[in-house]
Amino acid sequence: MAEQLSLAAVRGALIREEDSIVFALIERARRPRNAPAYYAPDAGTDDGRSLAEFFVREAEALHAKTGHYEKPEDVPFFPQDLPSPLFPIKGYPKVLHPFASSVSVNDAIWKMYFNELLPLFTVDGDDGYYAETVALDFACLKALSRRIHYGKYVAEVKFKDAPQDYSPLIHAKGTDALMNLLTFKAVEEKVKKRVEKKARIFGQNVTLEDGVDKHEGSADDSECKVNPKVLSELYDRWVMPLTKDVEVEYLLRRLD
Ligand SMILES: O=C(O)C(=O)C[C@]1(C(=O)O)C=C[C@@H](O)C=C1
Repeated sequence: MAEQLSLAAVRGALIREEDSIVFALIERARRPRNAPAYYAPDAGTDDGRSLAEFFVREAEALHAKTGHYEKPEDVPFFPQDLPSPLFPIKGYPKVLHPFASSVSVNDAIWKMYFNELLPLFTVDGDDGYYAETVALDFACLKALSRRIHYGKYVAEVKFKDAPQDYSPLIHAKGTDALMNLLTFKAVEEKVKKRVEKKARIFGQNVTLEDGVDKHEGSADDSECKVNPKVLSELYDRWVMPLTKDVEVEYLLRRLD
């Protein structure tokens, strides 16, 4: 993201992220809930962290060494003490306010994912594949976080397109007024319909048997790998509201 910053381009990037989120959820849904991966163990890691937390911390440290988390949309869940990149990294055009890098709603994403979302799209059960499970969780968390933190770019474009509308609200710290100004209900309805449709298309079983194939998008919801309604609910209740929180948080500091 960055070069040609326009609302259409940023919305295009958000649409592409939907694919990553739908696929990540479909992959995680292959495994049952596997609750022991989320308990703080009595033994094991010495600081009482669950396997899931341990995995994300270690994975983020590795990713940081390879140069990840340099861009404002890539936000670590555990930013404390992340190692520096070990290889040369290419700079990227800085189109956002420098404050952008410190805007993070990852704590809310973490709680939402483990407490609310997981039970909606995984079946109860324990197959013992904990290591695979937490790697799949990490993929889901990363895709959700990146999509939501793209809100920084959305906010920048909206500000640049209408500074005369945004500036007085920013000066007045009008959080609710900013939220109203940046909200487009009609766009949100389309987003929800599209992610539901993607879950229906990406999550159907594809066969080559005559007469068995359904036209794309027409699979029954019960046959889909993730219930398509879960995707529209995820976006309605969490992804879009958190994206808007990112937008507001960014805008409040835009004129500093
Ligand atoms: O497309 C926008 O204008 C956005 O701000 C993004 C988004 C979203 O999260 O998808 C959030 C708020 C708007 O009401 C519509 C959509």
